[in-house]
Amino acid sequence: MTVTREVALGEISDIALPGGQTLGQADIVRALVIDGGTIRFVLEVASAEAARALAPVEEEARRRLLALPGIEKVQIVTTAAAGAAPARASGAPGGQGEAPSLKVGRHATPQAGPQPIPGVRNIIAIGSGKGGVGKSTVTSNLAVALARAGRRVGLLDADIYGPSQPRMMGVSARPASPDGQRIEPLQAHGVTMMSIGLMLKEGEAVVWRGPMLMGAMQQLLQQVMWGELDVLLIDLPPGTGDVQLSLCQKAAVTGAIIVSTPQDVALLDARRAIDMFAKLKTPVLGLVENMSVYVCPNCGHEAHLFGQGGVRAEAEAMGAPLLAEIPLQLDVRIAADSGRPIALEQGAAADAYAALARKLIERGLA
Ligand SMILES: Nc1ncnc2c1ncn2[C@@H]1O[C@H](COP(=O)(O)OP(=O)(O)OP(=O)(O)O)[C@@H](O)[C@H]1O
Repeated sequence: MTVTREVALGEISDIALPGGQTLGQADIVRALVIDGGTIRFVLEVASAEAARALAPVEEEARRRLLALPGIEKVQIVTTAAAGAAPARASGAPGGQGEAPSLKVGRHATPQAGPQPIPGVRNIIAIGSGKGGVGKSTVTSNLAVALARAGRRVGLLDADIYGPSQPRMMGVSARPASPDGQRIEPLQAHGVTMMSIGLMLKEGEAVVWRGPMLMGAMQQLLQQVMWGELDVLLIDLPPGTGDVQLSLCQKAAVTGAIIVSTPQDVALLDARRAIDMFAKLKTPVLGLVENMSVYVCPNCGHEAHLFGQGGVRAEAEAMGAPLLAEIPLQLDVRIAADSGRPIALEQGAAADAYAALARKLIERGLA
């Protein structure tokens, strides 16, 4: 049996709540998603107190869902509505100074449309249709390549479902907040950076629904002391979801870069991402083909593991430039895992990133 959303919801809907209703009757389950063997959802309640009273309900829901075939993990976040921070999803940032009041998952405050970030000249969103195509790797390397070219670069890791920039950039410190309001970003390899992952406790999984994502994005854009930057790169989650929507509604995004492998399935998803940015009236600045060609380190033989020419053809079809072709190399992965992006070194991948950085600088985008 495949576990669908409906099956999962049906499984938990008759769990009794403290007030006498069932989970289904109270209609408090939000954003239930099934991602492989993981089920995630939000329980939305009126107050932190009500959230605490739901602990046995969560336990029962988890027990029932884990009994479903193929389900290995259940992540439940209980949130208090009406502007309150999530009852059990908020991070407790430390570092020096007072803890920042950036309560991740806070609702957005009203604002009049996309806002510039003071001191930041360009905002470039890096997106992909599909996960795992190397979007975060491309973002960290591009940031480093731009910094090497003398630009003032910021990197915001907004991949709320899998923030990987702290690992890729080799930082783990919690950001400080001298006044308890604004947040001091971190510095790594000449890049000013902030990650939603640095605001969460290690290993903590968070599920947010639309309004909370909006709030979190708004805070990361406006409460972090980005300073004077030529460009702020934003590492988006894969796909076409609420973060992309929030970002383009909250910030005056200069444009988006879409990362794809040459493989058909990744390209199909990339097309969806391109359509989404078009709908959000955010210009697509170009495409980056990642994992383009594999060069055997022993014999020099070139192999196109994920196909050839696909991203170039797609870029031509949509009239957007193909900005870079990044080779598939073991040392790209090793460098990413070690916290020192390959763009800091010499070689084919570093050259490709330096050329990409130059293109953006020449176009006045960074
Ligand atoms: N050009 C490359 N050569 C070798 N390995 C690569 C290359 N690009 C990315 N990788 C590796 O592929 C894996 C996935 O990359 P990455 O996390 O950047 O993808 P992503 O698109 O950001 O994924 P997601 O958004 O789903 O987290 C990582 O282990 C990374 O080191």
